[in-house]
Amino acid sequence: MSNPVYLALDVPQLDAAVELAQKVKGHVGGLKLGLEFFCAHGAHGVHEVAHAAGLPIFLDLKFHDIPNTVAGAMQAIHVLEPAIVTIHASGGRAMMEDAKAAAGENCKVVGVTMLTSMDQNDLDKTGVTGTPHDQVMRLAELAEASGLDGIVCSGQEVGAVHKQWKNGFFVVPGLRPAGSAAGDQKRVVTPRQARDDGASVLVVGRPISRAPDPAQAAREIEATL
Ligand SMILES: O=c1ccn([C@@H]2O[C@H](COP(=O)(O)O)[C@@H](O)[C@H]2O)c(=O)[nH]1
Repeated sequence: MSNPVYLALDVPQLDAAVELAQKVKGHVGGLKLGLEFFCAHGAHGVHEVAHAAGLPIFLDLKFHDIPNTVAGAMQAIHVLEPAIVTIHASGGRAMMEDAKAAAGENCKVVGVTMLTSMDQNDLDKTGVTGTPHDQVMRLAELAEASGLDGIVCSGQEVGAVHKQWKNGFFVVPGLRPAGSAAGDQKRVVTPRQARDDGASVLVVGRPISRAPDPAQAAREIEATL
């Protein structure tokens, strides 16, 4: 089985990102490039990292706009050949359908449900009713009906979603090895728990990128799986 861990390369400098990608090569299954990286380095930066590491690239750009705009953005990133791209499931059915239709042939499109940095209190303040579990299940159902490949959710919900959507592709961030600092993440589980509950991709950032020896930290996480 291939390594399900994707390292989130949330570092501001391109040379630091390339160096980190090369360090963890062979110890993670892919690399996730998000808003911080893409806003700083754009398509050029994605090419540099992809070339340096030779690993699948997950573009976590979390598109959220009207259907026509999101479809155009999806087309614009074909050239980067991402393995996975995120959009916000709360953008609605038409947006998700058009995004999937515009995505590259080998690109999985997954819908972000409820950010792992939010808890019940944060959800209440957005005016959405119900629990985080309710919100994730609601948006997972909509994402599946819209033809997406899967969703992004926390490890606290992935088991329930997996029961409803058997062949879905589930990306789980907010992962912390036992004893590591949660930081801004609020719905946290261990990589092992998320994997056991049905996660397809385990997104890990700071526990690897900020470790004194990132390759060792990645190996230690893989050993727990
Ligand atoms: O709900 C979400 C969606 C995306 N993320 C992203 O995952 C990583 C997590 O990084 P850590 O350092 O391991 O906390 C980061 O790039 C987020 O943008 C998420 O955390 N939660």
